Amino acid sequence: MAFAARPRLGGGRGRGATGEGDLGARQAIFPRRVRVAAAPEQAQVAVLGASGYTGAEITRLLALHPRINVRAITSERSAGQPFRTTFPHLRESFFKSESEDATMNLTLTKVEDVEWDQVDSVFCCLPHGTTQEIIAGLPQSKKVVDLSADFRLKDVDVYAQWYGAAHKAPDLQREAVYGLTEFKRQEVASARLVANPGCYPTSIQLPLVPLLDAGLILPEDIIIDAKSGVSGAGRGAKQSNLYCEIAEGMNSYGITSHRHVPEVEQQLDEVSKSGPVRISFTPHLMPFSRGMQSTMYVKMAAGATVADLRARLADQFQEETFVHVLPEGEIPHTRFVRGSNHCVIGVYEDRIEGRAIVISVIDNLVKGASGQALQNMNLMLGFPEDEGLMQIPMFP
Ligand SMILES: NC(=O)C1=CN([C@@H]2O[C@H](COP(=O)(O)OP(=O)(O)OC[C@H]3O[C@@H](n4cnc5c(N)ncnc54)[C@H](OP(=O)(O)O)[C@@H]3O)[C@@H](O)[C@H]2O)C=CC1
Ligand SMILES: CC(=O)N[C@@H](CCC(=O)OP(=O)(O)O)C(=O)O
Repeated sequence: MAFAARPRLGGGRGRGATGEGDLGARQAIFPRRVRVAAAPEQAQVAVLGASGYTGAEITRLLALHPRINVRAITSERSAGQPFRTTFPHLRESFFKSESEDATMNLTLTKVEDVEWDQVDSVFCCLPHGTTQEIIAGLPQSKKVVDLSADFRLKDVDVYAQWYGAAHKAPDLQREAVYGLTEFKRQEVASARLVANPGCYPTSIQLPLVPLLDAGLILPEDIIIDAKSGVSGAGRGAKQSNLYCEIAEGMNSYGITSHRHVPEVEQQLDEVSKSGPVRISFTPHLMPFSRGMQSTMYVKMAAGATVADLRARLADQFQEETFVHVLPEGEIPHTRFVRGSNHCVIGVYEDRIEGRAIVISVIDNLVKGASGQALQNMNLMLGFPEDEGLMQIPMFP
């Protein structure tokens, strides 16, 4: 057996590595170091849907990954073309292995033309609804991280209610592990199929899971006002995503009906100490290409203070590479995480007694999608969890 260590920490960051012997009670619930089967030297992956935003982002991250080689990339509409025709910022010559590993393949193909014997793992970056049958048709031996919503909901009836169709692969739906990495390392490391969380659910759950788990906030009456960059809607051209429709304005959508509501409630219910979680959730489309903020208004449990909430989160994430809790008075900005796998969280006292405001920011395409997918795949393959993911946020 080999260990997939929790993220390696850069020198001088002052956070010691966590050994098995110092796992406290909290870490026993959300372990930071997991045991996995012996890791391969190198992994060969396919990126299904590489011509979309999340597929492109995965491929960008993999360009410099020391142990993962991109062996197949797919598109329906651009099959047969070199990747740089679709994404000129991802030229073959930028890929680390291209000079060393002539087997790297950066020509787009259709999904049905992927040579599966050359691939051991798959990132599936396809629209939800199209994904179930494609994953069900893959050879059983492949490890899969699915970025769509198709395998996130555990209850088939809830899935049918929110997605408007019966699930086409219910056995796989039951098998899939929900991959909010910081809380699911053990399960992810031994999974064959990981359902990568949605971007809004990631930004919401990272702060709320520890607070509910500790009983510091009440499960009812949680109000979430969330904002996303336009890339969250994917590359498919819709009129509502055109520059003229988005620039110099903002709009809410999915009021009371957004499909991330059941996903968030399902996962928060798992840790709630005092009954089912109920959220009011309103997402907004913002005039920037990437970035996401969730502002959460919560009721504190009797006797709890804002300082308790902040201390709980700081304690939860102090050993984590990708989740950061700001000191009192500092306020997150989407620019603090742009282009990176980081999440930054702030906690504030509301002027209404007994309430607190929790803010979290992520890059929807990285921690909200492709970065977290790579974090999960690293664990599944037994590689260091942060490999290929240490990009510092871009500014300006
Ligand atoms: N964008 C985001 O911030 C996030 C997205 N997600 C989820 O990730 C998944 C991908 O999203 P995103 O990258 O934004 O989407 P895009 O619309 O940008 O890309 C979709 C990709 O899927 C391909 N595709 C479309 N239909 C089919 C089909 N029937 N068969 C095979 N391939 C197909 C497209 O190929 P082509 O058009 O070239 O034919 C394209 O490569 C979605 O399920 C989304 O909900 C999750 C978290 C965040
Ligand atoms: C701006 C925008 O439209 N965002 C998408 C969410 C993107 C995402 O996370 O969707 P998945 O659940 O499919 O992963 C939406 O609101 O539907």
